[in-house]
Amino acid sequence: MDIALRDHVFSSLLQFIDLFTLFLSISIESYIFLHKWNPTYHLFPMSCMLLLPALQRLLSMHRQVYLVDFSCTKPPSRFRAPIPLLLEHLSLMKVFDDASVAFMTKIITTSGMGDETCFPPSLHYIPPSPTHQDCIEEVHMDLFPALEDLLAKTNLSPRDIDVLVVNCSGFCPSPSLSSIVVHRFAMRDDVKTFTISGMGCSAGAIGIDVAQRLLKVHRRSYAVVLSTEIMSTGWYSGRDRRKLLLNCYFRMGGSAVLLTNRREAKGWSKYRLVRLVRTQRAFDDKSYLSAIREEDSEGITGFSIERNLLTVVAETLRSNAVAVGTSILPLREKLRYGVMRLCNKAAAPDFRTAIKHYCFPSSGKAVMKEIGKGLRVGEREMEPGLMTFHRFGNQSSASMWYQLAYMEAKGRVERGERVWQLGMGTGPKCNSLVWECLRGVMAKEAEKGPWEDCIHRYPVGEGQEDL
Ligand SMILES: CC(C)(COP(=O)(O)OP(=O)(O)OC[C@H]1O[C@@H](n2cnc3c(N)ncnc32)[C@H](O)[C@@H]1OP(=O)(O)O)[C@@H](O)C(=O)NCCC(=O)NCCSC(=O)CC(=O)O
Repeated sequence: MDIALRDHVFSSLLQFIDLFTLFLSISIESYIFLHKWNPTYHLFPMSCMLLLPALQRLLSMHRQVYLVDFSCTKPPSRFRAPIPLLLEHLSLMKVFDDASVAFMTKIITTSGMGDETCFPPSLHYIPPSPTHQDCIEEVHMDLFPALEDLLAKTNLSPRDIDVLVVNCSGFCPSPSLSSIVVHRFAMRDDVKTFTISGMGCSAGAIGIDVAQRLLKVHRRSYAVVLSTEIMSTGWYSGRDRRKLLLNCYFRMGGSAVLLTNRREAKGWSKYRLVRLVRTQRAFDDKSYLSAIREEDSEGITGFSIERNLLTVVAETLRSNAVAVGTSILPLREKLRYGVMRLCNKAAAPDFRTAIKHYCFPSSGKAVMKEIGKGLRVGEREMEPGLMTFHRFGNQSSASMWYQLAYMEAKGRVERGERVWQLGMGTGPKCNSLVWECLRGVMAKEAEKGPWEDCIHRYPVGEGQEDL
């Protein structure tokens, strides 16, 4: 049976057992009460109710996937691209006409990006002429520091890793990105490796899906998921405005996440995977063509973002949010939303009744605010996404981990609280991860990471002076 179907059947069964036990207990209680039986008989339904959660926990224990820890690369500050310098750089590059520079200037200055985002070395040259070797070096700079930090934090050796998944949408070298990592870290000869390419900014969640499926069939294993985007290969030097947008948003970054299915890891892991929902609309022509890599009229390759992207985002997000809401929201909120829908009053349920923290796609202020509005969340829920974009730009599939690191650095994520990481990207796809925090992050841990030297300056934004 397909794993997703098996999971669905399993959770439906648990829900059915829940309802059945509740119904049985109420019936027995009523019967005992109406027939005035001995009060000790009340113990039976009561113990059923008490034993149920323990039974459920026992049934699902061997299926849990834990997120032990994660790390994000902090690009070296020598690669910074402060906005005034960047704008000058764009005109000095001599590859863009004045109209293209003016367009990128407008997009960058209104995007909500700050002065500390980083470009890879190849793009600091005038004119940029990224070679294959430049891209390989960028992979090293984005992924190696994150994985080194993760292994150091978790006291694991590279030889402890059983599964390795690497996400990078735009750069697909041979030997593969996962081979590059195995080579650098001298991993075992039986490590199961996967490289995900062409799957866009939502591939961070796809990588987690691949890893968690493998963890369902390989007992007592450790899986590492690495995510990055290589800018050297994605840079566009033409005049097509639809392709210039990515030059404006994408910046250096990379993340490493350690997952395991070892039961004992529950004691020291940070999160437990509660739900993973993937949806896509590649079946629909309009959606499929809304974000696509292609050549322009002059034969220069770039990634086009069409004007209908926001509509497509809304449609893709809707199907994904419905699936997440169905499985996560409390019955009370589902009922309230159902009634509001009947009265044509609410566009979305209140996800805050089930999920406290949110990581949104780092697509610039305009798109992030639309997504926040669509999900009916407030400024505080959008803050990690907006601030990550301000400090680091769009790092594609890695962005969601910088956002989680932001919340941890702020000391916001407490034990028992849930985090929703939402990835959206080409395909088009919308993928959601819902995590439950197993332990609050210690102050010492929170001080480290990509935000260590700047968290005190955030949030910044409208009404406040930018950095
Ligand atoms: C382009 C936007 C800033 C437009 O925002 P707004 O609608 O608020 O602003 P606006 O309408 O005033 O538009 C500002 C200027 O941009 C122009 N404009 C808007 N959309 C455009 C498009 N798709 N192509 C070319 N130009 C465009 C407008 O005509 C206007 O120019 P003028 O002022 O001259 O009239 C926004 O939609 C945006 O940020 N989109 C990109 C989102 C993104 O990066 N997603 C990441 C996907 S990455 C991805 O998908 C990759 C992957 O997964 O692999």
